[in-house]
Amino acid sequence: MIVLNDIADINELLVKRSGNYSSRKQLVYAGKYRSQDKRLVLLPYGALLKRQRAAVFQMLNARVVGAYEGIQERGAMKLLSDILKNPTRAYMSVKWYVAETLLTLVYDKTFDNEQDLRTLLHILETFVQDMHPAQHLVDTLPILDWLPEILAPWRAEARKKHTYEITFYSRLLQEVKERMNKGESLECFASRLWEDAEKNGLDKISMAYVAGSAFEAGTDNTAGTILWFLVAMLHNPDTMRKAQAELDRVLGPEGYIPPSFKNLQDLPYCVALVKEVFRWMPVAPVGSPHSSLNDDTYQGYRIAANTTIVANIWAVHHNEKDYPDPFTFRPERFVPAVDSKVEMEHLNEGHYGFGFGRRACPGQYLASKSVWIGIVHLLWAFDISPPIDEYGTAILPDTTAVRDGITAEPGAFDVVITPRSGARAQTIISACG
Ligand code: HEM
Repeated sequence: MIVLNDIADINELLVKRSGNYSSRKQLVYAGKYRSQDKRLVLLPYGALLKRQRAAVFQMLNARVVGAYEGIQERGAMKLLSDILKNPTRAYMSVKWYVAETLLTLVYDKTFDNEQDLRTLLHILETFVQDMHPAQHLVDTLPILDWLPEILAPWRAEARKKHTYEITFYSRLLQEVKERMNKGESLECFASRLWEDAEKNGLDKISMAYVAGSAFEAGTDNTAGTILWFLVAMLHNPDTMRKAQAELDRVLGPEGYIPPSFKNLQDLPYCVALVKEVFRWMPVAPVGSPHSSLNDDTYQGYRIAANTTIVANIWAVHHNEKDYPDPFTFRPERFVPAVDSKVEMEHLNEGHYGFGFGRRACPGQYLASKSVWIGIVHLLWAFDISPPIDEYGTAILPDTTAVRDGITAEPGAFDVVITPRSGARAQTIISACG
């Protein structure tokens, strides 16, 4: 295994030579049996990967994600309403916001049926566990895959999980097809997948996984980033106030007009703040390991075929040379020159949280917009502060504590969230009931 800590090496190998460094090591349990070699995130480099990524790209590239802004704005408003009703359950409200927004985007559906959310989260949770290379012995010793069925009960277990999830994902996809057949006009990934089915050349299982993958790959990462934003605000109240002052200048101090995407160009500090969250605490600190296809040489070293390459995003983001004082949360490092125009795409520039080359996150434009609109809504509506102990001292979260799992979410923390004004609370209630 090679771990790359320097952006110049990452750019040379994973970006410039991406034809050779864009595969994934096969996971026997999660890839071969549980996903029947059809789940995008685990696919080796080849024709199926290219077809699946092309299908996702059509639905998620920087130009088309504009169509989803209404859904994202309504989702962000609902996030505020949930927190207003249950201020102590911010963690769950953030998770719910991300999961429901993605479900609407992917299947044009909300979680009226709570069972669907539970099933989706269950699939996600068990898949994340199965993806861990140390979870199943066969992924450390692939020779165990030669054992007969009777000595390898894990194989039947993995196939059972496949049947469970593919039945579920296929039902969600099929429901969209039936609504289209009835003449409903839908604007979601699944309807686009059906419309482009022939052009995409994907079978039904691949289509079901492509749609499901968007939900799987997007939920924890997006939610984790917003949770780190809350942690950043607890430690940096001056930064919070500076962003709120910018919002008030643009939207008026009264609190009757919530932010929207059309305000982005007038909110450069809020854009810089979101970029700094991506940099300060990348939720995928080592991305997803890439694997090489052929032997190669680099700076006098031989890199054999099938070598695992890890891009250490954390090290790149905390390199003193590129980001002075890297452990300090300081949006100012990303504030553009006064006369330069801020664009949506800037959210994804200047940091590397979405990975590299031909495996870079295909959901990044949607993700950064969900994070941005969620964060500016929270800043517009609420003051975010730490609880105070009996001696009057603020109880601040430990920024080195991280939850277990592939996504680096902050460890459990308490936060006090209060409306900035009665008018803001009223605006939220009027919008969401
Ligand atoms: C803040 C949120 C997100 C972050 C930080 C993030 C980050 C990443 C990273 C680091 C990778 C691995 C890249 C590599 O291998 O070099 C990845 C892969 C992926 N992401 Fe995201 N992601 C986010 C949200 C999303 C969303 C919302 C979607 C879909 C709607 C999505 C879909 C995917 C898919 C399908 C892959 C696998 C790509 C492949 O293996 O070719 N992600 N993401």
